[in-house]
Amino acid sequence: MCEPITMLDIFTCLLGALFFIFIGFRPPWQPKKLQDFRHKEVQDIPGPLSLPLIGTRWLFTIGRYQMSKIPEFYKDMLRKYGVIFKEEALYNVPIISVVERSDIETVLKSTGKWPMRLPTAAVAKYRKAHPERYASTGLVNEQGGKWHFLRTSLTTVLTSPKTINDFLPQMDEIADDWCHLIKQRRYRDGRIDHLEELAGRLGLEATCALVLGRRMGFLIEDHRCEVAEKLAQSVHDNFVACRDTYFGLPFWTAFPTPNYKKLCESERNMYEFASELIKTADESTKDSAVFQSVLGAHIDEREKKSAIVDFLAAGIYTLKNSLLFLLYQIAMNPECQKKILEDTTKTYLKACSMETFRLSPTVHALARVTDTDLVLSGYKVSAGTVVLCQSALACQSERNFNDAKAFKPERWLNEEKNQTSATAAYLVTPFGYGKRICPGKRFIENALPIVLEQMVQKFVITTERPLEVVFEFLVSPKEPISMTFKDRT
Ligand code: HEM
Repeated sequence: MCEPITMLDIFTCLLGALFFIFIGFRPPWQPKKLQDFRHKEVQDIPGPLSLPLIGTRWLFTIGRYQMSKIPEFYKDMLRKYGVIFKEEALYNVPIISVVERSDIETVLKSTGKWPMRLPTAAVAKYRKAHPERYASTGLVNEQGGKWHFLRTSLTTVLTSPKTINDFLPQMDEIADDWCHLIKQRRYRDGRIDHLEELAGRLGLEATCALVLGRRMGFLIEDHRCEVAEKLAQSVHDNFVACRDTYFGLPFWTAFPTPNYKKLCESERNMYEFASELIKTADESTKDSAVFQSVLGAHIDEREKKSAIVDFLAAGIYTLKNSLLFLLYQIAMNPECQKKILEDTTKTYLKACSMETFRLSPTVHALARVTDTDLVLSGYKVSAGTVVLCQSALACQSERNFNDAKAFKPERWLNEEKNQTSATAAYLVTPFGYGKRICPGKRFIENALPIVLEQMVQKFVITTERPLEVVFEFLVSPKEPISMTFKDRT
């Protein structure tokens, strides 16, 4: 005969169950959602409707979002879903976006020995299919030990303070030539209608001077260098094709879609036009620290040329965009021009540049593949998950910066400086963060203030049109850009 169930039996069963829950035991039949009672899982992170196989990529093709307005899409996601949200890429691979400062800090701090940034898959596919040119997918796309090897072999000289300090006198000359070009090109009233064209020429001249070690003459008024123009155009096309293959429907993985063909063409052109420029190397090129360090590296010969191509491609367009954003902020804030002129320490110049990077970074989010299990805004995110640190959104939040949408270089100075720098450490990261940080950072951080100083000394800069932006894998100012440069008397 069975004994009746007593209260003690029930109590013992409950205690047993609690013990198993406490140690994290999970029976196979338990639904996944109940697996972890403390934290919700990646699948619970809110986000737009995801379809089988293609995930949320339909949003940019048949949905209501345009690829040229991706930053707007992320703003919308923040409004709808809050500080953590999820998209899904091909095969429903989740991509988590975080906007909370503490989450961004957690992600950027925990990326391990060899931080992983998701490669641009279409570029990787193209390069793997062309072993005659590429020994790997390149520094920007490689991961793990291979990336580390390329990084240490190729960027030590580019990132060294000596290289950049030695380059500064040349940068001064380049800035002077650019001002001269502006004088020649402006209308009588000082207006320039296509400033983007001139900024592109500066991006080319400065990047080539640093990487190839010689002046190319792109800032001479009537000088036309077809190869350089084509290189700049193919760099632009390459960024746009990366955007379209990345955010569009992923048919290119199965067959060569028009977007994939465009990407292949731009990769081919970039390689060929950059090779043309390298071929014309003269004595001064041989003196270039950056060029020589790449040539002398103990790596596969193919890696050398593709590294030079990648350096040129990475610098030309980013520099152009950042310069245009900076000049726009300065044009909109005439009192900043006065302060630049009054400040003999040059700290105000740098503050203007930092404040522009905070408000208008050309790279709006930093991507990382997590190295360890993390908890982000209460969700358990396991190692190997792709996370986008939405730094541009975080920088525009009042939770992080007072009067966040205003251009206030002063926040980087005086008594506000410490507070701003502490908040900015993981948020104002226009060049990325940690071991994978942009190797061009030191060059750009020094070059931009030099150009700005000369511009403000020579011109009163104004603009009437508000600047719109367009997403071309990088956030770029929408063209044409018109500004007025009147002589400062
Ligand atoms: C305003 C100009 C520039 C901006 C805003 C910029 C921004 C960035 C960002 C955000 C990254 C990703 C870093 C990360 O994931 O942590 C990056 C990577 C990179 N940048 Fe730049 N960059 C600029 C100029 C340059 C220049 C001038 C060069 C070369 C001469 C360059 C070469 C590279 C390379 C090779 C990488 C890949 C690094 C790696 O994965 O190890 N960049 N850049």
